[in-house]
Amino acid sequence: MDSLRLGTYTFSSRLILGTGKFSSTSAMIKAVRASGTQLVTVALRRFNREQAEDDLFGPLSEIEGLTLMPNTSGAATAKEAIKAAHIARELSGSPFIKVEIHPNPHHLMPDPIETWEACKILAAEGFIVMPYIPADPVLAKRLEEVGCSSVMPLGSAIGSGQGLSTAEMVKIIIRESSVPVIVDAGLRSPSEACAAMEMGCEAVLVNSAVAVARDPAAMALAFAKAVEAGFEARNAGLMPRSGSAVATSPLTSFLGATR
Ligand SMILES: CC(=O)[C@@H](O)[C@H](O)COP(=O)(O)O
Repeated sequence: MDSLRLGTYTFSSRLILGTGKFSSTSAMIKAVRASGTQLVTVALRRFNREQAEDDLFGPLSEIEGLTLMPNTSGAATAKEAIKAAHIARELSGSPFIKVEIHPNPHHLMPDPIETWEACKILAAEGFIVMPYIPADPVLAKRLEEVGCSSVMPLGSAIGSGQGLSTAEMVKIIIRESSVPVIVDAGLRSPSEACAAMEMGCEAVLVNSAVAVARDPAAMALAFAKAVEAGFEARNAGLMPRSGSAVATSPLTSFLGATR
């Protein structure tokens, strides 16, 4: 399987996991291990060496081959996101930053203007910038132009489990993009992750669907398999769609054989 390239890094897994909302740190760690993911996103406040029960950095750092991508969730402006990114790099040593700027806690939609502003500055500072964005092809292109390593359009609202409601816009982003397109947020089931990969996404980012599953580790593995299946199906070449039936065996030959 080809590798996912993000900045100077390559990953064989195309499933990125979020680490919030799990019932316990051990449930999260089991899910991360089961999924085989090599890249996880962690909220800045979970880098907390002083309070062991709140700290995810320590336990995640023990997993071999895992790269951490701190995120700026909680930031409502570019200024706050940039400050969070600087602290996160200091604490984690990771060059990755998931820029997540949502000023309204009721819908958590990303602010496109503040996101662009923050990404432009952070990319110039050498971060591997991964912005969480509305499914807007114009914004996606603008972010690519300022040096983002990927664009991460939402499938639907964070934590909503409404799936790929932005599919048609994501397809346009994929068609226009020269950087990896990663669907981030809103996925509920592995089949949706598979569909995103078949559509042309280079990876998917999932958190809630795994974290709130009855068995998070089993769900993480199911997502990993679905992502791989979708990627392999796309590479194998999906058949074209037809508006009408196309017989599998031509009926004329069948009638001919019975005479
Ligand atoms: C942790 C994280 O980054 C989430 O905010 C992300 O956007 C995933 O969304 P879901 O929880 O809907 O999968």
